[in-house]
Amino acid sequence: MELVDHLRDERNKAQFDVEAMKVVWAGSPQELQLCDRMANLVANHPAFEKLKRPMLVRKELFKNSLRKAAYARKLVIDLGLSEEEAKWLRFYIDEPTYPDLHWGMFIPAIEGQGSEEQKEKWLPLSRNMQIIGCYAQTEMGHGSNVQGLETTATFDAQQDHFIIHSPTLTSTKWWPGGLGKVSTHAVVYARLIVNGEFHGVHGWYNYYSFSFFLYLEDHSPLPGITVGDVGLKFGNGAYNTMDNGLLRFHHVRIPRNQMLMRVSQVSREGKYMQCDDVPRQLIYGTMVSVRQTIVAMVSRTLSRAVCIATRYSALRRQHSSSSLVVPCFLMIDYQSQQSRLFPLLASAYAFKFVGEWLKWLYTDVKQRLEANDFSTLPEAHASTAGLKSLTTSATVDGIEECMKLCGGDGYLVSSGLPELFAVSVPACTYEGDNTVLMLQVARFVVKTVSEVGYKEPLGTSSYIRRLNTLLHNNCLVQTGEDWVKGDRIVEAFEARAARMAVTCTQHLAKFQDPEQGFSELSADLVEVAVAHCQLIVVSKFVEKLAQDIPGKGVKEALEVLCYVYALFLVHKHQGDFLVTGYLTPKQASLANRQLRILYSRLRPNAIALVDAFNHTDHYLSSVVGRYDGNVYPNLYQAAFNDPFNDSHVPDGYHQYIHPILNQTLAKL
Ligand SMILES: CCCCCCCCCC/C=C\CCCCCC(=O)SCCNC(=O)CCNC(=O)[C@H](O)C(C)(C)COP(=O)(O)OP(=O)(O)OC[C@H]1O[C@@H](n2cnc3c(N)ncnc32)[C@H](O)[C@@H]1OP(=O)(O)O
Ligand SMILES: Cc1cc2nc3c(=O)[nH]c(=O)nc-3n(C[C@H](O)[C@H](O)[C@H](O)COP(=O)(O)OP(=O)(O)OC[C@H]3O[C@@H](n4cnc5c(N)ncnc54)[C@H](O)[C@@H]3O)c2cc1C
Repeated sequence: MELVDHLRDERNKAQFDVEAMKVVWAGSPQELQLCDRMANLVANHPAFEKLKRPMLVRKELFKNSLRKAAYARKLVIDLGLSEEEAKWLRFYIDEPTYPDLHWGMFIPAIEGQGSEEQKEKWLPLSRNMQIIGCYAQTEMGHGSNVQGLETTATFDAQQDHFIIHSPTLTSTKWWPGGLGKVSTHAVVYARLIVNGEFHGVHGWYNYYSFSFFLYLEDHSPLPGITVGDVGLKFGNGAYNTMDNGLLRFHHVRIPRNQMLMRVSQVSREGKYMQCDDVPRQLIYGTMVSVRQTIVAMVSRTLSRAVCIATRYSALRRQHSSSSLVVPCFLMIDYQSQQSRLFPLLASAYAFKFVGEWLKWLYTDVKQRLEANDFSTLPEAHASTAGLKSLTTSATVDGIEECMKLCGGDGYLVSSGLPELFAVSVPACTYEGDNTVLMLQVARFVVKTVSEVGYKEPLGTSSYIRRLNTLLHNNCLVQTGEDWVKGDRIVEAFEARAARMAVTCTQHLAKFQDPEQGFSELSADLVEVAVAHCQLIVVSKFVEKLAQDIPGKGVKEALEVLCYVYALFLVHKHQGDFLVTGYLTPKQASLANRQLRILYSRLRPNAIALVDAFNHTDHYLSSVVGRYDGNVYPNLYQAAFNDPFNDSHVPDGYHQYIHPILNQTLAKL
């Protein structure tokens, strides 16, 4: 049967080379080839079917996810896949499961915080999955406030042991992924007590389950340990494939050498030693690593939602305002639809490029940390925390908007969007609540501003070096066209960020107690941090455009996306730009007018730009976002694929509907 491409006319409108754009999106020809291979491996393997997922009850759902993870592991071994290939394989399976935490947090925690000897011992076991680990930091009473963790690790010098204990209900470890049912091991964060003295929070390598001995059939916890799942989470399917767990210790003994000893150590004699030159913040290093990974991945999540909404918008017709009878307008041709959709399309590209840059920054920091150079850690912390916060919040809001952009059909599970939303929304909370993370960025920015004159701002804050110019020179834009110049746009974002930071720093200086000031001004400080992070994203997009980008029309299409992203933010936050005095109302309205012109330039490329994400139909799992655009027959069929339509007479019909129809309610 001949396949009909319902989006062919749209594809023919493209003004750039889609294959070349696919390479830009993937990062390199090699990355494109790798992702394509892994995506198709998953798409063509029946083990990874996922359409029935939302219909399964938790126990079936969980068993199903264990089966998929086991198949994935088998494929990795049978095909001899590299760690990078295995990572993409897991990504395209598209189901949160214990390996995410094992590979994403447990192993990095040992790598970053273990001594050489500890790494030699535990890493081979972990990488071969002879043990499965998780990252147990959060407690029932303490998530953001890591210093408040209550679990204790008391050194017993006589026996050369640590005693791990949960002294209160609120000290129960609460939320760690993979902890509830699967893991055999955990990196546990607890307060160190040596000779009755507290030494703050540290990490311990700990086993809490008999299943460490793989031959045991019984997966019961070790004596003194209570473990379980925290319970059903938001959205059927979605994150319920993960066993987020709870864990309590009752005076559990572990050998002294299971304390992760890179940052500090306790000797056989019970002497506590902070390792020379290694900052205490390194125990937070795993969070920096995962926040970077989240930013590297988030653009794919947003691109998926945008791809679905763009394809459906380019197919579905609505009535024009002049004729209520003849459906003529494609949804995508409504200005109002464009003004909601195109900034999200531009954001997906913007987040991709900033993610690439952050990966580079993190790789550099990691190498430095290995060589005991900790100078760039504060910058890495602020950038990973801020960008994780900015991009996940925008992505989750974006998915919700895409759902609405598809009208009623977006709300159907078969659109793929509700599940995508449910699985993504905890990203605003896990790995650091987004507001709490923005406050960390604000601390960094305010500190940088306060130190001007005696400490040179570096990296992402180097614009603060030009504080005088940024505070006093106002915007030079006179025409709409003036707004589509990279350096002008970056300068506008620099001026807004610098002015907001200086104002807040001055307000803070009026408080005698800086912490009280920080608390009272926290809402303003979050806005300062947002302005700083948006500047990073915009400037990295502009820097990307300065590179050599091959392919017919590719650079031009990216330029339009870059300006859409930036001018959309200028419009959305015009209050900031106006209040700081950098823009006049006239310049702000020129930005908005230019934005509309950019939407019309983006319009013919819209479908090609989402095709360049190279998503398979399996990954999208969306009837309305199908590549061939053959939506309506499939939407109709999907309704009948729902087991609810197996029978015309649902359970309960005879019992509860017949009495109403027959007026025999009294018998109920
Ligand atoms: C939208 C879809 C997305 C899809 C993405 C796909 C993703 C794929 C990968 C997914 C993988 C896994 C799934 C997710 C798993 C989630 C796991 C978790 O959630 S683990 C738990 C995470 N918990 C947190 O993040 C807690 C948040 N809280 C904190 O980080 C800190 O406590 C704090 C930053 C709030 C600091 O608290 P505070 O008490 O004020 O400060 P401290 O005294 O502790 O420290 C001050 C000092 O340290 C510096 N600092 C803080 N954090 C760090 C850090 N991480 N690295 C380096 N430095 C740090 C801080 O700047 C201060 O420095 P000064 O110089 O003194 O100013
Ligand atoms: C799906 C999921 C997976 C997770 N996986 C893991 C895991 O593998 N391992 C692990 O250890 N943890 C994990 N967590 C826990 C996660 O890291 C915490 O939920 C997160 O750090 C936030 O902490 P909290 O839940 O205690 O929120 P809270 O800190 O109680 O925050 C609640 C509210 O208070 C506000 N708030 C808190 N502190 C401040 C402040 N100082 N200033 C201003 N506002 C503030 C926040 O903005 C938020 O609005 C996971 C959580 C989820 C949802």
